[in-house]
Amino acid sequence: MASIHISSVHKLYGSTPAVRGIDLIVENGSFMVILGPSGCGKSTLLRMIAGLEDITAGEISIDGRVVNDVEPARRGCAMVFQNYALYPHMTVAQNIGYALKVAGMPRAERDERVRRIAGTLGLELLLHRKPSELSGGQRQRVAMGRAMVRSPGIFLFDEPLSNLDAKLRIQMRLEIKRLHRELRTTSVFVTHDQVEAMTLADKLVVMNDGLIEQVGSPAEVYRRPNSRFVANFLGSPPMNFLPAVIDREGSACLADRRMPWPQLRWDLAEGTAIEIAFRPSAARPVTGATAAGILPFEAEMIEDLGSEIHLHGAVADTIVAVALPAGTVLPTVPYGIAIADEAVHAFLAVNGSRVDPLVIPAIDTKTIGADACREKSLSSI
Ligand SMILES: Nc1ncnc2c1ncn2[C@@H]1O[C@H](COP(=O)(O)OP(=O)(O)OP(=O)(O)O)[C@@H](O)[C@H]1O
Repeated sequence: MASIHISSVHKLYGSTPAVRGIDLIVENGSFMVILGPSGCGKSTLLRMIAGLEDITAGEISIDGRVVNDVEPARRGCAMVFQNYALYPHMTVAQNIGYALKVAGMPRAERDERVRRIAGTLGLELLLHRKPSELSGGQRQRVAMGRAMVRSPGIFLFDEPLSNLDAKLRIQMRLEIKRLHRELRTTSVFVTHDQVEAMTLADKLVVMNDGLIEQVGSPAEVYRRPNSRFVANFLGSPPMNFLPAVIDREGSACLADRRMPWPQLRWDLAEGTAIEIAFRPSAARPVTGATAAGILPFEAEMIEDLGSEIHLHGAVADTIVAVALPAGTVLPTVPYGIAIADEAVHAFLAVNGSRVDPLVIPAIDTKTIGADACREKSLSSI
């Protein structure tokens, strides 16, 4: 096991910045997931830790030793790639044991180590096969075995599951989680799949445009996104955003001049443009649209996904989505949607940063876990 310290790291490709100043600590034995859209710089960051890319500025240390100029093989990292990168002419056993052979380990000891790792990964019966005779999941397991064989201090995973079909992805994800529980090897896992990120991470890092937007436990990041970008990126259907303006009392006034949450006050100047946001799963249909916390809503489309129901409709000219538990019976009379104070988020229109109300309502944790882990809906984006 080893810790990684990343300070003020920048990467330029020619004059194009890919990573624009990252500070991050990966603690010993932790599983950190870096999540972000395509092109945000997450693979570049991982490759700089591995030593496969030079660092333009800043410093990366592993276990207290600056490794900027240390060659990849001497950093104690093993990397698992998206495309497996297996040697096609070698058997599974040879692929897994190759690094030990190169290191000069005697045959008997090597075979014993390969057998043990193959056992951990359920590959015992496939040791004599070539990669072309394996399924995608089996190949990925061999790639894992090859990374594990030298007992590295750090595992680096670059979207290792993205070539697998949905079912295998889940299986391999659980396997990686089980392996991490057993081995406790410090791991950094790059993905753009939020289900993978939410389920694997001890600590989640959301990146955007070469910068870190937020670091925290998956639940923290999901519950309290600190920017509009993170709020919009995590969750499916995505969060709903309603344009609003701060009134004289500090309350949020929507485009239709309603102030549904009179108890929520922000310490912002009158006229400040904000966006009020809420998760689709935080809204509940209610009849009678006059009480506090209730918005007028008219469903334009209803999607029954089996596991839940999605309503799409408009609130004050903005399209919003509502996610309801399967079997919810919708009112037969006109209805609104209720959003509790504690489910309301707000972001400054000018830069998307989070602004909390003066009194922060308690968060209802019951709704969070269920929503964050709702596999089917999350994986659909
Ligand atoms: N070798 C390279 N030469 C020039 N530009 C590069 C190179 N590698 C990456 N980039 C650019 O750097 C930026 C970050 O790329 P990177 O591969 O790190 O993103 P990513 O978040 O991992 O994306 P993806 O999920 O699509 O792999 C992108 O704009 C990309 O085009």
